[in-house]
Amino acid sequence: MARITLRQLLDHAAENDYGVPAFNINNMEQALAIMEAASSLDAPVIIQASRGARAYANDIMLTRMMDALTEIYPQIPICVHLDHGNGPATCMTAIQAGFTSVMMDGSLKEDGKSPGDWAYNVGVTKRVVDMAHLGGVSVEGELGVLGSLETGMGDKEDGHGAEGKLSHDQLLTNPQEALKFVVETKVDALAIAMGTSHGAYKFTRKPDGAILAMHVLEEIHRLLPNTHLVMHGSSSVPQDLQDIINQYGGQMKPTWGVPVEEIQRGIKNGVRKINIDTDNRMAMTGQIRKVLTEHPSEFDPRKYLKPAMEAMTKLCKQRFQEFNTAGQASKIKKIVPLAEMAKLYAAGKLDPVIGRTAAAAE
Ligand SMILES: O=C(CO)COP(=O)(O)O
Ligand SMILES: O=C[C@H](O)COP(=O)(O)O
Ligand SMILES: [Zn+2]
Ligand SMILES: [Zn+2]
Repeated sequence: MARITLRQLLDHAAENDYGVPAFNINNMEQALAIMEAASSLDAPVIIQASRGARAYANDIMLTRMMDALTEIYPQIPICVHLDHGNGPATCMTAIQAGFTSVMMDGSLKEDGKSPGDWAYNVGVTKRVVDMAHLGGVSVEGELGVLGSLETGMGDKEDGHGAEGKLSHDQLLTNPQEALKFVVETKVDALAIAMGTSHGAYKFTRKPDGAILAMHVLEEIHRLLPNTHLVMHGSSSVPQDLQDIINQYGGQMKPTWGVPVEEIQRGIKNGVRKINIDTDNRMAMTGQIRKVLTEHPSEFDPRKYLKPAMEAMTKLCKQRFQEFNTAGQASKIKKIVPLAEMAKLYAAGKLDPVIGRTAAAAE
């Protein structure tokens, strides 16, 4: 099976009421761990690489790895997605490298720190959509700035994200603006801000509606029932993974992530792509710490990377099951090639459908 576009995959997910986790990779171990989980559960998958991942691993390494994965796991549709592209150039080089989908994150300016205003975000996103769709490639946009509703601080934990204090207006996507944004840009998927942030330190307590604004998501879905929504910062930061890390010499402070049941509620409300990186980082790190603590004389990387991969596979399998992605891969009978997707876009057949369809109104 070839690489699938985000658009085709999320259309299938919407038709069949499931969500697709988008797992980040930086290396072979993470890629293989994800695919082991996907193939054992017959789940299609989104594998995404950030700008940081591209700098770390090199585009050639990443794309050859993706080729290898489609060859090793021919039965699994794999969407290769750019996470948080910061400008048209970053998106275009990803497309050249073979990504079937890009995120143009115009919620922040090119520096990845300053919030972008409406005109900037719409302008830059539309520009990327116009170019990407000519080649049949999908585009995810973002409206609203990721950050904490508890502190008002932007999302800087992993080195990118807004700097300084943000207002509630910036931290919560405005539903009416979301509708306008989708109409004007024609994005295939929309990431929204609702109180999640990247990294392990999202919430200081189990989140309720005051700090994880699911009602905003539900309102956006009501206005845009046919738009695929994306939840960023959706690691659950499981307590058992925090415990393993701390038991073996780590120093993670107490914290809360996004509860899986809230993501499941999101999936019932149009969320089709769920971004997860931190949980997998924690799963791997816990095992690496454990092996090196229990066997301090060990220095063969395979001795700690293998259990690290197994822990990551276990986490990915859980999410495929929880999001109902399991069992869906074999239901996708034909991958639509990029050239055909390009024709569909050109004919206006994939334009946003606004308003309630008969099916959605039921
Ligand atoms: O949103 C993400 C990648 O874009 C990852 O979120 P987490 O840090 O919660 O895993
Ligand atoms: O923010 C998104 C992902 O967690 C990727 O993080 P990164 O930019 O450190 O690679
Ligand atoms: Zn991030
Ligand atoms: Zn993100």
